[in-house]
Amino acid sequence: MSFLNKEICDGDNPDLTEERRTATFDTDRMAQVIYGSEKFAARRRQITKSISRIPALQDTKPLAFMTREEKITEACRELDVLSDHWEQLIYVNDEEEALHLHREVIGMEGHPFALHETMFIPTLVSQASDEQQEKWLGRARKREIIGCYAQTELGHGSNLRKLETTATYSPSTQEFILHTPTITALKWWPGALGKSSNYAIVMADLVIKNKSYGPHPFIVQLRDEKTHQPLPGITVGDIGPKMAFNGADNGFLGFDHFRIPRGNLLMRHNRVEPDGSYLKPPHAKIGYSSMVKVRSRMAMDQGLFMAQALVIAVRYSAVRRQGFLEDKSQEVKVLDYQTQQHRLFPSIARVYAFIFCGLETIQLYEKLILDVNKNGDTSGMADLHSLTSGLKSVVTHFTGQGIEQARMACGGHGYSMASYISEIYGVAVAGCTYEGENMVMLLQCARALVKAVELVEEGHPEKLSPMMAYLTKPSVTVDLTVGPEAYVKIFQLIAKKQAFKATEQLHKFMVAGDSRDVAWNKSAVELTKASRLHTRLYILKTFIRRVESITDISVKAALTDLLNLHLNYELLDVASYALADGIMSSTQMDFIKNQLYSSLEKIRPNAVSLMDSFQFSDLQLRSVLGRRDGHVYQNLFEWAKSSPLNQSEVLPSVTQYLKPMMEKSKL
Ligand SMILES: CC/C=C\C/C=C\C/C=C\C/C=C\C/C=C\C/C=C\C=C\C(=O)SCCNC(=O)CCNC(=O)[C@H](O)C(C)(C)COP(=O)(O)OP(=O)(O)OC[C@H]1O[C@@H](n2cnc3c(N)ncnc32)[C@H](O)[C@@H]1OP(=O)(O)O
Ligand SMILES: Cc1cc2nc3c(=O)[nH]c(=O)nc-3n(C[C@H](O)[C@H](O)[C@H](O)COP(=O)(O)OP(=O)(O)OC[C@H]3O[C@@H](n4cnc5c(N)ncnc54)[C@H](O)[C@@H]3O)c2cc1C
Repeated sequence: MSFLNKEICDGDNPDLTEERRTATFDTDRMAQVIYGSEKFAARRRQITKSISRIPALQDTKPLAFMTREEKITEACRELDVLSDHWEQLIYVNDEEEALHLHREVIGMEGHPFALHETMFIPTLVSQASDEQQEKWLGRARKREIIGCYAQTELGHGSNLRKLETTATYSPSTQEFILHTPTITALKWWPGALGKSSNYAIVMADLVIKNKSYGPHPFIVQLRDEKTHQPLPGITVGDIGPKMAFNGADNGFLGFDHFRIPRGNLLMRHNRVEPDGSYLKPPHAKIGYSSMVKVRSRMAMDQGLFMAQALVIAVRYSAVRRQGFLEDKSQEVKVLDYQTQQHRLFPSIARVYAFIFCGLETIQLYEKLILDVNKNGDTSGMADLHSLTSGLKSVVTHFTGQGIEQARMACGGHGYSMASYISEIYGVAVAGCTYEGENMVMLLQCARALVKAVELVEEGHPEKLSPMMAYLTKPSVTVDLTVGPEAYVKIFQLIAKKQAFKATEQLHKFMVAGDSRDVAWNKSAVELTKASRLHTRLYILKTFIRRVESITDISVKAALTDLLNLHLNYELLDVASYALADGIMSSTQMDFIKNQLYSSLEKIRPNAVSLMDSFQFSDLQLRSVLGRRDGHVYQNLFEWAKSSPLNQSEVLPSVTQYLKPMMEKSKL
């Protein structure tokens, strides 16, 4: 019997039904807040319903029992089925709907179009000229070609200025010659590069008349469109299994003096003329915009990863009974333990906080691209870069922590792949590395912070961007009982103090004779702390802004409880800074703790519905433990029975080795 078979259960687990009955708000209304609009929340449900009517998308073998090859083949089969139903399932070219469709049907372990949608097409949109878009964008959108984003090399990832792959211009033939001069110059890691893509955006050092102009994006055909064989001069393949993402063929790529036409340098913002003269872009880092796009999405995407783990852990905790409280006649739901609530609820609050932040940063990126493409206005780039650099680092770090706590909250069953939490963890923590290693990105955020502190110190506070304005706030005594704004004030003081301290340390080393780079490195830990506080302050403020804007009274009340938990938890988490600097007293600390514990109690009746509101289908969750029906034990038993090891009673390993060994021992 399939583990997805509904008939093994007669209705939902009564414990979960009871939880759903006690909720104080409507989950459809909450979904509107989570997904940013009534329209998109409704579309998601509609798409989920349409998917459930397509039999070829339902009866999948559990991913945990598949090899890598099977996972890749299965993802491609699903893509094929989807492409037959694409226009009936979603609005064509709607990026959010396409993402939802892929997340639900194919899941998170990767697929050939993941980078095509998230980086290849966006790079064409932001970097290709109108003429180039005419040539490639339509074909990419129709999926006539599959593309990826090939930037990282075996020996170079974080430091883009040292990429070794060269694109040398030949004026006589009007071609660029792509070359991989050493083994460390091999492209290494790009998703979907190894076996699936036939095109790539390749980031290579542009060289004209022996002068290097730094990394630039080129569109490069890698494989023959008919045979899918690599073109002569190209070496390409899969880099092997990874901690997770094993449905993706992350790849390597080398060029042997491989020639591409001049028109393959993406030329929306810069140009190489036939004679080799170079027209520079309006902003030096405009070629990095696809990374900024993905980073701007990461608060949302990571929030959704953590949400999946928490749906599983919270539902399971409402079904799992262990030990007793007052009533000794029945074991208690583990969700009633304060420790379990403390383990899970702050992460629920972070999920909501990250998602609200993500909704904002996605819009900020869209606005930036409009400004750049329509008006050539690059003035928003620096702020968005520093914001998204800090944000991607903070959200990925806390998402990893939250998912791991969710796993432990499920006890032994959390450790089974039936929970799927280990896979979610593996996928989510890749985000600490991709799109910029977290420490490297925190230090990018710190550059902006230090500059802002220097402006204040030089007497130019009026030049600060609104995000940095708190750096001018004077120290005040704060009464925490007045509400969220008081928490913001304390957080601002803590973040401001750390930004000034880190900058002071940097300056001190420089005054003592260190170069800025050396002084920077000696202050780096303090600088990253400043970046984290700055970013957490931003997240906190977005959460408050979003909750204030909600009109549905019951949804607002439930989210206010969550916001209060977040405020108290965050402040407690950074209390050591506040105590050290005398910003907070120990009496205030006790107040915060008590508020925190009382928030846990308030959230308890809504916990399951706060997670149900994400409206993940069982297909998307891929978790035996977290299914909506809550029939955990029956489902686990069915899943275990479907293990390949259980398809025969006596395994070859027994007949071949164990049995003869035992026989020998009898002699
Ligand atoms: C993708 C997933 C999304 C959605 C998923 C949805 C569903 C999931 C389902 C399936 C998913 C399946 C698969 C996806 C799987 C995996 C992940 C996918 C993709 C991953 C892709 C990648 O990782 S691509 C490679 C990313 N690489 C990096 O990020 C490299 C990091 N390094 C850099 O960015 C740069 O080297 C640097 C910024 C660190 C430094 O650059 P450099 O040129 O050296 O500049 P500096 O000298 O340090 O700074 C000079 C000034 O320039 C400013 N600056 C730098 N960058 C920018 C920028 N982008 N914009 C604006 N300004 C910038 C910098 O701040 C300095 O300014 P100053 O004023 O201080 O001088
Ligand atoms: C799942 C996954 C998917 C990926 N997909 C793609 C893709 O599609 N396309 C693509 O081009 N790439 C991709 N990558 C590569 C990814 O972008 C890089 O791995 C990432 O940018 C980090 O670079 P690195 O591996 O060189 O790390 P390194 O820079 O070597 O980092 C190693 C350590 O050095 C530290 N470090 C490095 N520089 C500094 C510094 N200046 N200051 C302080 N500390 C520093 C880091 O903090 C880290 O602790 C992917 C990676 C993964 C894991």
